Amino acid sequence: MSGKLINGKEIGGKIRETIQQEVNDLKSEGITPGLAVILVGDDSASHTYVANKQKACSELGIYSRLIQFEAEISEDTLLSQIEQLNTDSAIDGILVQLPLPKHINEQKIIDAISPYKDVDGFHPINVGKMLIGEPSFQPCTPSGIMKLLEYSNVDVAGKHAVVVGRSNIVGIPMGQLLLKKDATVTYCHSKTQDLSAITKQADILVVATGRAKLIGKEDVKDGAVVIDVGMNRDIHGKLCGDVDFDAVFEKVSAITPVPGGVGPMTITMLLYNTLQSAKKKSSRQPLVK
Ligand SMILES: NC(=O)C1=CN([C@@H]2O[C@H](COP(=O)(O)OP(=O)(O)OC[C@H]3O[C@@H](n4cnc5c(N)ncnc54)[C@H](OP(=O)(O)O)[C@@H]3O)[C@@H](O)[C@H]2O)C=CC1
Ligand SMILES: Nc1nc(=O)c2c([nH]1)NC[C@@H]1CN(c3ccc(C(=O)N[C@@H](CCC(=O)O)C(=O)O)cc3)C=[N+]21
Ligand SMILES: [Mg+2]
Repeated sequence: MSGKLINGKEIGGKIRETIQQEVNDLKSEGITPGLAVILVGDDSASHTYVANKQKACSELGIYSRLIQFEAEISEDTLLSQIEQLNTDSAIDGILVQLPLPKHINEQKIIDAISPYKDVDGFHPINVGKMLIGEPSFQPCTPSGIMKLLEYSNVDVAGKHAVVVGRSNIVGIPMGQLLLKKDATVTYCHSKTQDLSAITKQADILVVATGRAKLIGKEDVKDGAVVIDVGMNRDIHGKLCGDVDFDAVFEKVSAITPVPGGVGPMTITMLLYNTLQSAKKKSSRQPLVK
């Protein structure tokens, strides 16, 4: 490992170079990978993330189409838009930026996305395939974290991995990917009693709660590897994670910063999944890695 800081921008950049090469190869065969991003409403964080995704696509020559709707859009309109994209041959990946407004049933929307174009890996078919170890689109944040661990030479097998958070998009699949790599996995969540007693046992600690500085120095073991998924704004409007970075830095063996840690990897894996989908354009078979 080169230093304590796990640099997601740098590792993501290396992976993007190999994706770039493959995009170029595909394009010389006349195939341009395409991503459609649906953005509903005017949440400013969502706009930032979506802008980052668009920029990353354009840097690699991946076609991207941003489809924006007002927050008041009906579920039916959204569903018919997705139907259109499912059969649009210019589009290999469909991403509906979450969260959606309260009047829209998120699961119903996710279920409507073709599993062959579900580059987020959120469709029940892909979730199920991931759980039983069949090829599928893997969710970008957890698979990006697995890449961070791999590139940082962190051995996962046999280690105690503690995942704080159990959302469908981060916590749950994170634990499953770690389990597949032979970690011993513990999930924690808001009902966990004595969180600190458990996080202190972690060799690898992944925190995805959306609670700024939830994890402090007293909550981590000496030499632990800490992955901070949180994206929060502090009182000054500055981005910060779920981990008190400055407080734990001395104690850990490796840690991701916010920004520049997990976030860029999420986008890298989205590009990766879109490329994989484009490669299968003719047959539209779901696949993985
Ligand atoms: N960098 C990136 O690429 C990404 C970053 N994020 C960020 O990661 C964070 C988590 O996202 P997401 O999973 O979607 O969030 P959710 O709000 O869907 O889930 C949060 C999880 O954290 C748990 N939790 C909340 N408070 C506590 C607490 N005090 N102690 C222990 N567990 C707690 C909740 O428990 P319970 O289930 O009991 O409610 C829940 O399981 C957010 O800051 C989000 O912005 C998300 C996706 C990608
Ligand atoms: N369908 C769907 N798929 C998602 O993948 C998805 C989503 N909905 N909803 C919201 C979360 C959050 N998410 C992030 C992506 C990139 C950064 C990112 O680029 N972060 C930069 C900084 C960003 C900034 O400057 O604000 C970094 O950490 O360095 C962060 C968060 C994807 N999500
Ligand atoms: Mg504390």
